[in-house]
Amino acid sequence: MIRYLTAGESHGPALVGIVEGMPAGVPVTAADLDEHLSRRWLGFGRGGRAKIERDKVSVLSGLRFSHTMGSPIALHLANAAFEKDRAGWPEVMAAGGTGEGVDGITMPRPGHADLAGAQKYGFDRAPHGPDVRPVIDRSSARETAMRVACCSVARQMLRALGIEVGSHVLRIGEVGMDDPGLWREGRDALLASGGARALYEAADASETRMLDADLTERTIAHIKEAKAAGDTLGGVYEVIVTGVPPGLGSYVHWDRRLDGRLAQAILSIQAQKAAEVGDGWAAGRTPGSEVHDPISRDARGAYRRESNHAGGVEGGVSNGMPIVVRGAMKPIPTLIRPLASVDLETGEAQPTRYERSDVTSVPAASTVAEATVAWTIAEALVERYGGDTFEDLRQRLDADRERFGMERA
Ligand SMILES: Cc1cc2nc3c(=O)[nH]c(=O)nc-3n(C[C@H](O)[C@H](O)[C@H](O)COP(=O)(O)O)c2cc1C
Ligand SMILES: C=C(O[C@@H]1CC(C(=O)O)=C[C@@H](OP(=O)(O)O)[C@H]1O)C(=O)O
Repeated sequence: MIRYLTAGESHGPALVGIVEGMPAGVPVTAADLDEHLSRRWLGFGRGGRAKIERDKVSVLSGLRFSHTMGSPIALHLANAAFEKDRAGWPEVMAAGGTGEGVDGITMPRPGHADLAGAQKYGFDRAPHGPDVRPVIDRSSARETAMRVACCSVARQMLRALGIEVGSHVLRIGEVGMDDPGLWREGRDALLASGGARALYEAADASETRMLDADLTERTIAHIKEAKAAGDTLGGVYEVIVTGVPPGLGSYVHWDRRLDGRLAQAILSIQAQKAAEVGDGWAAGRTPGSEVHDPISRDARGAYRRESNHAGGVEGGVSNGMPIVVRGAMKPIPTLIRPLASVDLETGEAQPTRYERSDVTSVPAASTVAEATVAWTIAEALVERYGGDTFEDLRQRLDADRERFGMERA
């Protein structure tokens, strides 16, 4: 079993993470994790925080000579905002003291965790409130930085086994594509040339992580318009995993189904409100003859599919085709244009106040989703092939690949 935990507040001193259960001998360096941390800052539409943070992870334990040792991997990521930012004044987020003289934030934002979180943990009333700051600080997607770092350890293991994860953005607000027929050919050409790594590298070249230059331009204009109107935007993206062998996950219990676990990987990320595997929602309005992927056998006796409407999962089990998962993100809840709310201090109706915020974070969310999907695949892989050492795991996977007529890593 592999698992990870993160801790840390957005405007506190740092984020920390522990990754546990990785086999010994996986090649990984801090620079590998930093690559994905800097990709998480990609994308037009991010706010002022992007100018402050320069995420570089410190590895405190668990690696030796650029390989895992089987022991817990402890990671540390400083929040530059703690020192450099109004919101992150050390005295505001101090672990000790009484908090006397620190103003509370008492206007909950609709769509953020502020009110529900304050009600849950009692920050809507004395003695610890009203002040939604503790909710803001832990519910914030700042946490996804450490999540990306932790999941990228697993992602490096997948890479060493020839399994790549990539993503691209399909829609931001009103600009985008809904019919997979519009991007399938371009995407599949990239996957054929260099797996899902080629897909994410191509997407990274666009300011909105889209594969189409014209769409990128129109989307940037749309984001600018939304910003000028004091509004925010959500969107849709697609995550693909290539090189996955058949047999990950299972149909025997609800919680072992790979498709259910992939949906959780998406919905576990802040502001993600829908996930679909393969054709997803479209499968609900299409006849079976056009949805199910016919089975054939090639000259080597390996089973093949000409189409992949299933998104690489049948019966909760990977079937050897690329895994395809899409996620939908809601618009950012902090808007320049005020929304109706109620002051927790006075009980009076008040419009929300704006500080600083992203206009859209869909490109960033797509890179976080790569990370969480990578983790889910790695978890299912370790379940199937086990092993305390990377080499044992690799040999067992290669034996399966041989059996299924797949290329070895
Ligand atoms: C990468 C990323 C960046 C985000 N940036 C902001 C932001 O700048 N301002 C904001 O209000 N919400 C932002 N969010 C969304 C909130 O974190 C999210 O809406 C909030 O935690 C409430 O959770 P929920 O939307 O899942 O209900 C961001 C989310 C992600 C994934
Ligand atoms: C810090 C990050 O994203 C933050 C997520 C976030 C939220 O409410 O989720 C709010 C913003 O934080 P701040 O209020 O400090 O500007 C984003 O910048 C990050 O992605 O590393």
